[in-house]
Amino acid sequence: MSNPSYLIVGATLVSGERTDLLVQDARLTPVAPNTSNSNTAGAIRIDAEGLVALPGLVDLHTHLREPGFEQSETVLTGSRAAAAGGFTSVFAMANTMPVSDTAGVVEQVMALGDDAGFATVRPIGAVTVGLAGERLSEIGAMAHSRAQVRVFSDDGKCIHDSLLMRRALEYVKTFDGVVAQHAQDPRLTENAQMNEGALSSELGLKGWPAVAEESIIARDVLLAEHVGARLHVCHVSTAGSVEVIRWAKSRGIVVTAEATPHHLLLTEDLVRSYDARYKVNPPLRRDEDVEALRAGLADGTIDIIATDHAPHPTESKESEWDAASFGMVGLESALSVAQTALVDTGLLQWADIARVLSQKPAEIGRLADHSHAFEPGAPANFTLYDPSSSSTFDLDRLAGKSTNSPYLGLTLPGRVQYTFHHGYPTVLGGTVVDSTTVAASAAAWKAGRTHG
Ligand SMILES: NC(=O)N[C@@H](CC(=O)O)C(=O)O
Ligand SMILES: [Zn+2]
Ligand SMILES: [Zn+2]
Repeated sequence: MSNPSYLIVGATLVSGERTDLLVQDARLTPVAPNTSNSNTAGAIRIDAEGLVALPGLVDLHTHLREPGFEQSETVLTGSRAAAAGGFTSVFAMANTMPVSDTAGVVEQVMALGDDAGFATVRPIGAVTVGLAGERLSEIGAMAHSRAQVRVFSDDGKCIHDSLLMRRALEYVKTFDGVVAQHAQDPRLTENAQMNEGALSSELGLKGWPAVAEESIIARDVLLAEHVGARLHVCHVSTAGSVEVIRWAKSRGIVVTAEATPHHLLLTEDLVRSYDARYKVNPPLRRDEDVEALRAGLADGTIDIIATDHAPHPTESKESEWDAASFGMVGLESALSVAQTALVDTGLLQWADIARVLSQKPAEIGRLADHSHAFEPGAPANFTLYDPSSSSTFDLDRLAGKSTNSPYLGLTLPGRVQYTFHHGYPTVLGGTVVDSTTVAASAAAWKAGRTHG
């Protein structure tokens, strides 16, 4: 059984050009508007008037929580949240239980993603055994497993030991992998609760100083230069970090960096509410930092936007600030936040959004079979987004298991109307397709790929 064909009518590409798109056998073909032929005849028609066609978004930094923390998220619910946000690929962070530090666990995560079918799930491997920061994990075994891991990270924890960081960079270099660092000096941030500054003193919360991030990034870019390996910096949050990365790039160091939607929009002032939905690692910073991150994205110092989607159960967010967990969900809101922070402010165009949320993250993660161009025969992974609408971001926009979104109740622009993964819909008319249907479509796609 193969999946049905679709004819998307009147979509607008990021270039501003209008086109129809024929989706057939998991591939897409742009067709000139109003040309019907024998191929388009049996296709299901979708009216895409006013919708921007973006290549399937790629998130280099997602916490799917499975195995081990299924009360917060599973591979299925997290990839469903991804689809709701216009994503067709996600890289799953390794801080699961057991930790994704062996070939067995990464292959399990990948297989769960394949079966669910909402998005391509590429596991990230832990750099150190159990994220303990003491000895290197089976990096080679994960790289050469069926999951073909290319991104390695101890995210949640910083690889603090300089020698281990050096060895990790040397190791991933042998297969063109990358180390994604969570830059946080542990000694400078013991018990830290929010950005360090006047506000943390006023609120009586222990501060997380900018230098704790910047000093690790400075060390790591020098190590990356020394080794000649690829370094990626997770969730850059301070103006000083942008400066360090700009300097490193000007020196020819091969470093890439991400900013999260929340660090591009929100500031530490929200902590005044003591609402733990705003508690995140690294913490929300100052206006100047938000400005510097936006400018860094605009000039290419920051390469990509990555969500750091970090689901947590309600209990762990309803406790008092000090006891609450760090992290916020971000997949479903990413495009709307990017629009409000970057497009509506005139800093980025839709073509730039396609670059920072699809092309570049796919390149950094060495995602196979990815195309960000709408060219004949490209894999049919794309999303159709309505930038002209504006609405209250409420619970029905969330498609994952957890509701720790900082945007609930805010008015945000835009809405994902359709997402296609491997040529079948995961979001149709603004509604996420049910899991059983998506799993069946994924199975049909897989069968077509093996036999067709
Ligand atoms: N960002 C967070 O605040 N939390 C992440 C870990 C991380 O990304 O460092 C989590 O796993 O919950
Ligand atoms: Zn992190
Ligand atoms: Zn993270």
